[in-house]
Amino acid sequence: MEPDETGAQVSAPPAPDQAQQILGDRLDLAAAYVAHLADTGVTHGLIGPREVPRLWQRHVLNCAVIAPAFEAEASVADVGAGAGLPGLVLAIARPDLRLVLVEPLERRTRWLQSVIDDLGLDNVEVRRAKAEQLWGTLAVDAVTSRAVARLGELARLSLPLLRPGGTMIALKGERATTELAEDAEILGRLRVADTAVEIYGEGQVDPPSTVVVLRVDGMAPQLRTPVGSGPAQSAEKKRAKRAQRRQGRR
Ligand SMILES: C[S@@+](CC[C@H](N)C(=O)[O-])C[C@H]1O[C@@H](n2cnc3c(N)ncnc32)[C@H](O)[C@@H]1O
Repeated sequence: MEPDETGAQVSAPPAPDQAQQILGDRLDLAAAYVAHLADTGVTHGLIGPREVPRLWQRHVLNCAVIAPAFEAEASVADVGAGAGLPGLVLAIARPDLRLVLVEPLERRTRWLQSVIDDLGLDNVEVRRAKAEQLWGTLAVDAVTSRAVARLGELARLSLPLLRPGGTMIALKGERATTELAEDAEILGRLRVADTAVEIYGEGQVDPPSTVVVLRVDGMAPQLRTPVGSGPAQSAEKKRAKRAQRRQGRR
C-alpha cells in the first residue's frame, strides 16, 4: 500500500511504459477514472478499500488488454458493469466502440454516470436494468462481463442481447476451461455454436487476462429460469460471496 502525504491510501501507479503501451493516448483518461475509483468508488461502496493499491494492475489494465478483441466501431453491452469493469475501461481504451453499461443497482448507475460526465466520454451510456429486462430491446455486436455469474448463467443472461452472429466475451480467469466443460449442457440449449478460450495481455499484465468467447447460431433463446441451483452453482455462489467479503463490497 502506498500512503500519500496525508496518510490516505492511493493507487500504486503502473510502470509508465506498461500503461502507455496498453492505453496509449488514453492514459490520462484512465488515470482520471482510477482517481474516481480510489475516491468516491470506495466511499460509495463500489470497490473495496483493499483494492485501491491494485486498481491499475488487477482491474484497469487487466480489462484494457482485451480491447483488441472487438471489431472497429462495434456496439458492446457490459452486463453487470458495477464500477465500470470492463465496460468503462473499454470505452476509454477504444473511443470507436459504443458501450452500454447494464447495471441494476441505482447507487452504481448514478456513480457510473457521474464519472462518465466528468471524463467527458460520449461513446458510453448507462442503462439501469437487469440484463434479462433488456432482452428484445438491445441487439449488440458483443456482450462483455466480469465477475457476474458462472458461465452458464452468464450465457443465459447475455446471449439474448446479441445480434445474430454477435459474440459474448466473458473475463473468466483460470476457471474458463472448467466452466466451459461443466456448463456444456446449458450452452447447447442456448444454441452456442462456437466456444473458445483466448488469452490477452501476455507480456503486458501478470497474470494475462483469460476470456471465454461464445458465438450463437442465429438468435439465442430467452430462457426465463435461472440456470442451476445444483452443487456447482452453490459452490460458485460461495466463491462469489467470499470474493465480495475479501473486497469489502456492500
Ligand atoms: C461482483 S459485481 C462485478 C462488477 C464488475 N463487473 C467488476 O468486475 O467489478 C456483479 C455486478 O453484477 C450486477 N448484476 C447482478 N445480476 C445482474 C443481472 N441479472 N443483470 C445485470 N447485472 C447484474 C450486480 O448489481 C453487480 O454490480
